[in-house]
Amino acid sequence: MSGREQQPTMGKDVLVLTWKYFSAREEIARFLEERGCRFVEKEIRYPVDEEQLCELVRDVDGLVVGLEPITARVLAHANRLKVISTSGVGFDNIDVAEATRRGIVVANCHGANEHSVAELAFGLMLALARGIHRSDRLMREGRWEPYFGVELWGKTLGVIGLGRAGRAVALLGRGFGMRVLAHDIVWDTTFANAHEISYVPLEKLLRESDFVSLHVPLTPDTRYLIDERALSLMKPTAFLINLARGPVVKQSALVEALRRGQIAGAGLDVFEVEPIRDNPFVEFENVVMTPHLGGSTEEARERTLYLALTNVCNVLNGRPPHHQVNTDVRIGN
Ligand SMILES: NC(=O)C1=CN([C@@H]2O[C@H](COP(=O)(O)OP(=O)(O)OC[C@H]3O[C@@H](n4cnc5c(N)ncnc54)[C@H](O)[C@@H]3O)[C@@H](O)[C@H]2O)C=CC1
Ligand SMILES: O=CC(=O)O
Repeated sequence: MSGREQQPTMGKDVLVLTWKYFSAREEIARFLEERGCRFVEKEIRYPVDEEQLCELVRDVDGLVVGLEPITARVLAHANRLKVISTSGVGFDNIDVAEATRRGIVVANCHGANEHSVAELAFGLMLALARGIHRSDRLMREGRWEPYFGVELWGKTLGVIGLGRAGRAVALLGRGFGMRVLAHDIVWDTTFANAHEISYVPLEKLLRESDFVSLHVPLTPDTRYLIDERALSLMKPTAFLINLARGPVVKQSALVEALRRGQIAGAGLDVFEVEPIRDNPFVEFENVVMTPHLGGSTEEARERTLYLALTNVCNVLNGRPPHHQVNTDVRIGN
């Protein structure tokens, strides 16, 4: 995005940081205008660091963010900010406590991308189970070599975090003929009973699952949920799938577990530091990686674009957003 016209500094100015919406700038401007808001054009250099964010958030009323770090320091520079919306579900990049202290509403796009996430989770599971990624690479080298994989049918799928994405994964698992175990801090027994899904303690899930799929938010409780001990409980034939957030898995412990053959492989969409540098997983044939693509489909992009802009416009017009994270902040102050 190139910096050009200077926008008026008063009024309901909305800055959209999310790179995935660049091609929709005209549509965004129209959507905002119809709701009494203005699309602010500022020069943005990616990846956006804290320093640049401190400048970018000045004199804006609404903000749509991707994974940019909205820290206490950034919020201290946000002299007019009333609402921040994520362009996805996770909001671990935002200092919600500080936003709340400052009376800034934080909203997200809950329910907009779980099917995209679930389908990619199965993409990674199937690639690992059948060696699709290896075979593709070998054939590009002119080699024709059989690979004996395993079926998903009849296997046990362990879903950690049976929220929107976790449920979508669980339902696909049932469709593949899998036994599904779940672990969550909140139980929805009506859903679980209706689909023959069993809630179990984390330890049992890790011991019994052939595929462990992570769908928890990143919180102090879930940081390093999968560490050396958790990995040691998994079967040597089991695969770990992470489409939640990188730090839910202790990366060094996973690398060590893969080196020792403690688990059969991993499907990773998210990493402790993104973009990943000096990627330690390239040495493993039994790891399939994608660059944080869980919610990256045309359909999810459309839904999140609409919901993120609705979140911001609603709050700036004194109405509740699609989904408010810090419900203790009153709207319309
Ligand atoms: N890879 C990607 O592109 C994407 C990643 N995500 C990540 O996936 C996470 C989950 O997304 P949704 O399912 O849509 O959110 P959700 O809020 O519907 O589900 C999260 C579930 O995790 C459970 N949970 C929270 N803390 C827990 C804990 N300590 N132990 C066990 N369960 C716990 C909650 O009770 C809830 O059922 C997001 O927070 C985000 O970080 C979401 C969308 C796309
Ligand atoms: O990572 C994406 C999200 O929606 O959260």
